Amino acid sequence: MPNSQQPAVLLLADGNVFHGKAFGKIGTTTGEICFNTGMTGYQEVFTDPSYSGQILIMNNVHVGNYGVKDADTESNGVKIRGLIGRNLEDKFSRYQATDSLDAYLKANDIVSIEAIDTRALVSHIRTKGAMNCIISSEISDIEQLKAELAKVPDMDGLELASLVSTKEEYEVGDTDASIKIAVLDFGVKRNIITCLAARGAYVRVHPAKTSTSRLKEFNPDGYFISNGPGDPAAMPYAVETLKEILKENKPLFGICLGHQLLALANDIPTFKMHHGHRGLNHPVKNIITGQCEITTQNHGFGVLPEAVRNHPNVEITHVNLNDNSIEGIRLKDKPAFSVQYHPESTPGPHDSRYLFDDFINMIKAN
Ligand SMILES: NC(=O)CC[C@H](N)C(=O)O
Repeated sequence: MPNSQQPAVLLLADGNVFHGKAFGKIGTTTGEICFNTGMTGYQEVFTDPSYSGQILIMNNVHVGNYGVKDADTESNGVKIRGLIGRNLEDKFSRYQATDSLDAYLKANDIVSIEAIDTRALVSHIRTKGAMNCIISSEISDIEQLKAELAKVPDMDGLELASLVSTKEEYEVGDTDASIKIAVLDFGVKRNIITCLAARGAYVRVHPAKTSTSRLKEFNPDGYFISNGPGDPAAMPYAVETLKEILKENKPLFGICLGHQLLALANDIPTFKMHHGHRGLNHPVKNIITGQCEITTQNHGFGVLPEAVRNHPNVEITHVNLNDNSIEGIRLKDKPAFSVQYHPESTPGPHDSRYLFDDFINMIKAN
């Protein structure tokens, strides 16, 4: 049963307080507040490692009504730090579902709050921007919550990728495959690996801080740079690795954090966005083909547009149709490209899956 009779409180860093009801684990949690505009796919979203350190508002008013099942995960557990909803449903209906959202959040130690006016809250975050917050179903004293919240570091400057990266190397796919791809794992979503292996690649996934020499030992035909949480500018170790492997002129593909790191490796700065893009309905224009894609997104940082536009060796391939932000780049002098959004799209539309084909074709052509 949910703890729905038990009160819970949400305090924002700007002092705003929202009262609701406890859901999931009873306790206290802190993180950066953000919102996702997707209407479905909540379990894939909650298990996406890129959300580490963040407390998520789901814009959809009903979350939990189709329960959870093991196969719908993007990693080994729930990665959001907390969940905020209007109606977080304990009762579920789906023949494949194995458990309720409440039981799942409890099993993953996720403190959550429901009965919140999420429309008012999201419109507040859209106006004021990203900020830290605290949810508690055990502390009701606002001054005490303020003191706890003051201890939470800003997402700006936070390195989180090495915390969610694999600790050990592992392989996926057919060992006899003609294509080998080395993945640098900064919190990779499971379906990205699946998309690569499904196209006939043998994939070795490496921990975030793997040395260039160890990566080269695998003798890959291409490199994949993964998504992941935290501030890309706080990852000089990864930027150095990228600069080194780019010298090999092998095909390289980056998604989200991987896109930001490819930009940084080419001296293009990243910046903290006002409130980021998260959802599965974000329109992006491929400016090479002129076509629009509806994309899955989850990012709070971006690459600096002026620096991309003024770069002699970097070309813009994709732009966001809502705010003109840079959604894709490619290098003019190397077979390397990246996108800010998530073409593996779990959850989301499959419009952008062609990028995995492009990567495999680039490897074959090389
Ligand atoms: N999905 C991702 O890889 C997120 C990248 C980065 N942590 C950001 O928030 O912008």
